[in-house]
Amino acid sequence: MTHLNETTEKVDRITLPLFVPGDRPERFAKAVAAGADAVFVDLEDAVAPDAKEAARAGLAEALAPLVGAASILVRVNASGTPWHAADLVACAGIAGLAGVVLPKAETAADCAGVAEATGLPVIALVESARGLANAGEVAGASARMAFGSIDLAADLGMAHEREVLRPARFALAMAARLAGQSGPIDGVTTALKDEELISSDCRHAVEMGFAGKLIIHPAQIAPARRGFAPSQAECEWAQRVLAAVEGGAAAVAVDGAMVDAPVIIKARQILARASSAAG
Ligand SMILES: CC(C)(COP(=O)(O)OP(=O)(O)OC[C@H]1O[C@@H](n2cnc3c(N)ncnc32)[C@H](O)[C@@H]1OP(=O)(O)O)[C@@H](O)C(=O)NCCC(=O)NCCSC(=O)C[C@H](O)C(=O)O
Ligand SMILES: [Mg+2]
Repeated sequence: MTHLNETTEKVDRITLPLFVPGDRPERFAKAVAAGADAVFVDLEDAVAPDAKEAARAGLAEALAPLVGAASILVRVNASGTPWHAADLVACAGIAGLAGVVLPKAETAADCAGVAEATGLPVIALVESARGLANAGEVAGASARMAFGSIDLAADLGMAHEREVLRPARFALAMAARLAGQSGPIDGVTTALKDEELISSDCRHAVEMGFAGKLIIHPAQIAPARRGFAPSQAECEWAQRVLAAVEGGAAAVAVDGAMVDAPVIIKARQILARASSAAG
């Protein structure tokens, strides 16, 4: 139980996990060394159907030297696929794994099945109309949620675009909050090296209540980190707010605007993000 609590705490804190395809073991150590705070080894969409068995078979040996050095999770194939059950058995056999990422998570039963079979915390990737409609029950049965924005856009026949997907992000943030989870992990920016876009997507994620982002290339880590860190101006504002209420006043004015209890919470959140960005 203590072990499960520790690994659940690790999963709570994940901010920028880097995906690496499960059939590219020569890249696993690079992924660990890249500076992400977790590595998601993918057995799902980054691995072609005819390569899945071999990828799974080689996983335990390839990960053995790395699991102590980093938080490593495996994204298994979805419930109902021919590979799902064997993926879970493989995960259960990898000592030190920090968790399992379940794609196309759609029900509490999907998540509970993975947790029971592996004994590991489950990150539920919500990426279908059904998963989004059931976000509350999925959150209740998982340790954390992540947003599969590309699959969701495809499932709904919508553009993979910020404004189009705003209601989905809102629904996920609500579900995570109601389940007492950390903020969800946002979806992928497909442009591998567009630093400005990656930072700006992360700022949008923060605005929508997200606490992390799925990363797919080492070059995305630094701009993503910058995007999640509050600006100097935000930090200075937060410090002015906290200084203004130090004497215990409930409502004061700062920079000509009202500050009361929820504004103080916001100021503390900004400083907490600054301190986690500073490491
Ligand atoms: C997208 C990639 C296939 C690009 O690979 P490549 O063209 O080889 O990139 P580079 O030539 O720029 O590589 C430069 C060096 O960086 C290393 N590298 C690249 N990517 C990774 C990585 N992910 N992990 C570790 N190391 C990486 C290369 O080895 C090069 O190193 P060196 O030779 O020493 O210079 C590739 O980036 C990739 O496979 N990315 C991950 C893809 C993946 O896993 N996708 C699944 C997750 S996406 C998702 O979750 C979507 C969600 O489900 C949804 O529906 O929204
Ligand atoms: Mg997907």
